[in-house]
Amino acid sequence: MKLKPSSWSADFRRKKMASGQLSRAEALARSGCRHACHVMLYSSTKAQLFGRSPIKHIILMQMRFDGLLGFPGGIVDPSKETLEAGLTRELLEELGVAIPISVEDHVETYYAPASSPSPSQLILHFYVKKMEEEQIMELEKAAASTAVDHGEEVLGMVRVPLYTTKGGVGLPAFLSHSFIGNARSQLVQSLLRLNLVSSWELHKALTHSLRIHARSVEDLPALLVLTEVKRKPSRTNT
Ligand SMILES: O=c1[nH]cnc2c1ncn2[C@H]1C[C@H](O)[C@@H](COP(=O)(O)OP(=O)(O)O)O1
Repeated sequence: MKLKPSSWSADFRRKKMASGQLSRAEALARSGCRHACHVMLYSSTKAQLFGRSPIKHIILMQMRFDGLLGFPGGIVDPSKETLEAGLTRELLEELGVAIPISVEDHVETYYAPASSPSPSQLILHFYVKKMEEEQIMELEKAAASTAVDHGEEVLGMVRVPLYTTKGGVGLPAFLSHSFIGNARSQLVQSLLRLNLVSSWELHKALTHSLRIHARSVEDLPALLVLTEVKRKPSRTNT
């Protein structure tokens, strides 16, 4: 069936809604929602791993207080500040530098997955900003020295390895970790959109990350047994 132009846009809107995606303006018009803004800061680099393998790009993520990987950012109240001003404020807290973020850096807005434990719907806004390598290095220093959230909400900044080593780790191992919300999908989609890693390499890395993940949890049942044994004597002591 051929759709009329008016029904194309209706069809496009329906598909976007089904994927949980909405425009920045649509999101701001929704009442009773909470908003969170996060940003992928990145730069290109000429640095080489072990002096021979090009690293190509530096992408910053963080190890959060909850042990999950995510992008810097946080909750913003649009009735008090713009989304971008709120994101800049969050960056000052987490990275120690108020990096200016503009509407042009906005990439996508989604409804958070329904499983998020919250009474009000959370809307996630994602931004991407390219910087100079020197600026990224300054940020890493500030994040570990002057940022107020360091050691508490943020345990540390991490760089994303975009290469796969001969042993099959690097990006595949990074992708096998646990991420907050849809941060892993934000990362993978940004790598594709910005052409930082080819779709072929990403496909291989994701396939391998599934195997790494399965292997990395193999020791958990044995560790569980170990802690059960350790727990028993203290129970009998009380
Ligand atoms: O990197 C992220 N990508 C997508 N969603 C994210 C990311 N980090 C957090 N979130 C979601 C899940 C969180 O509950 C909310 C709030 O983010 P957070 O950074 O924890 O906000 P505050 O520091 O508490 O302001 O967004």
